[in-house]
Amino acid sequence: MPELIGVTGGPTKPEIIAVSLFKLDIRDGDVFADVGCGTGLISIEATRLAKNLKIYAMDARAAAVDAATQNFKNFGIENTEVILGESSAVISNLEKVDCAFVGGTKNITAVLDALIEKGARSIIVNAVRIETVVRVIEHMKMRGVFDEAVHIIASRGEELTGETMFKPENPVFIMSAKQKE
Ligand SMILES: C[S@@+](CC[C@H](N)C(=O)[O-])C[C@H]1O[C@@H](n2cnc3c(N)ncnc32)[C@H](O)[C@@H]1O
Repeated sequence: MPELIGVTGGPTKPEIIAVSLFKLDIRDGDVFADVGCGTGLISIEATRLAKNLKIYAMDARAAAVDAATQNFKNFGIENTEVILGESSAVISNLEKVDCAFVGGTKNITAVLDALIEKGARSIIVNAVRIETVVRVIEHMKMRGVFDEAVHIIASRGEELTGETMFKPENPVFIMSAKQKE
């Protein structure tokens, strides 16, 4: 396995990716939007769950776009477009989106609106700030697409004097929206 190039804020922890992608229900041939893609690891893992994806990975930071571009190349991930920009604007320019993972929550209501307008049947949002969580749940409910919210707390085993202690990871909220196909 190649080594993943990191960026500030990424990669998302594997336990959070596992739950998020399970809930996303990604399918063969989907158009997938990785919103606030950071390293691009979410897209890389998504390609292990579904074939023939068309991936649009986007981030407002040039460093993230560079890292994701290089990571896709190193991991042999094809059919990807990595786009620098504000996600709500980037999504508005896409023809359609089947499902989306939102890992960056700036302008989140505009991002959700853009994904809903493009017909996304499944949207997963990760958030760590309670104000964002409330904003996301309220907006999803207002748009009639709210599915569920879960709060994940994981601890990772670490060696301590030859034995194992567990250190807590940051808690993450996972919000899910579903739209009729
Ligand atoms: C927590 S990091 C994502 C980590 C990523 N899932 C990974 O595994 O590497 C959040 C990213 O979202 C980006 N971001 C936040 N809001 C955004 C927006 N509205 N449009 C584009 N990028 C955004 C940030 O620049 C940052 O790189």
